[in-house]
Amino acid sequence: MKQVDVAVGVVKRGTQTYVTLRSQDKHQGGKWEFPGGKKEAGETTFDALKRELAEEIGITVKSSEPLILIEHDYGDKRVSLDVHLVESFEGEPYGREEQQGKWLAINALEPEDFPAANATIIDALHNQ
Ligand SMILES: Nc1nc2c([nH]c(=O)n2[C@@H]2O[C@H](COP(=O)(O)OP(=O)(O)OP(=O)(O)O)[C@@H](O)[C@H]2O)c(=O)[nH]1
Ligand SMILES: [Mg+2]
Repeated sequence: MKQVDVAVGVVKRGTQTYVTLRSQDKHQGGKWEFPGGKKEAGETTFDALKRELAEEIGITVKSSEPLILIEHDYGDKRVSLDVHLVESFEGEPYGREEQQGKWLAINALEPEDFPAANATIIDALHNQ
């Protein structure tokens, strides 16, 4: 089965986080997500996070801290999500690939709006 290593960024400002809508044609399309993407060969999670958040939401990540590592099996695909908190960044996030994006209150995140693996991320954020 397909197995992918993914760097995921919870971009945080105060009590809010920036989420984007996955396009319909992608794996888990139509769900909201934290920006991020697949690690390339030889990349650290931080390298991948910097590259993906620049590509997807146009920000420059200055530093990040690990939040949680999640292994999830979707049946058609297995993902390993290395989730980092990003509180230090430059620029104002926007959907640079034409995708919708918005700031949401962390305490109002609804797991059912996100891919199944994200329930654990949302729990971790609520228990911080
Ligand atoms: N970015 C991101 N991916 C997630 C989250 N939760 C989750 O299960 N995933 C899964 O992680 C996998 C890889 O993420 P991705 O599709 O963003 O990777 P990418 O940006 O490199 O995609 P691309 O190859 O379509 O450009 C997908 O199968 C996606 O469903 C999340 O919160 N954010
Ligand atoms: Mg992505």
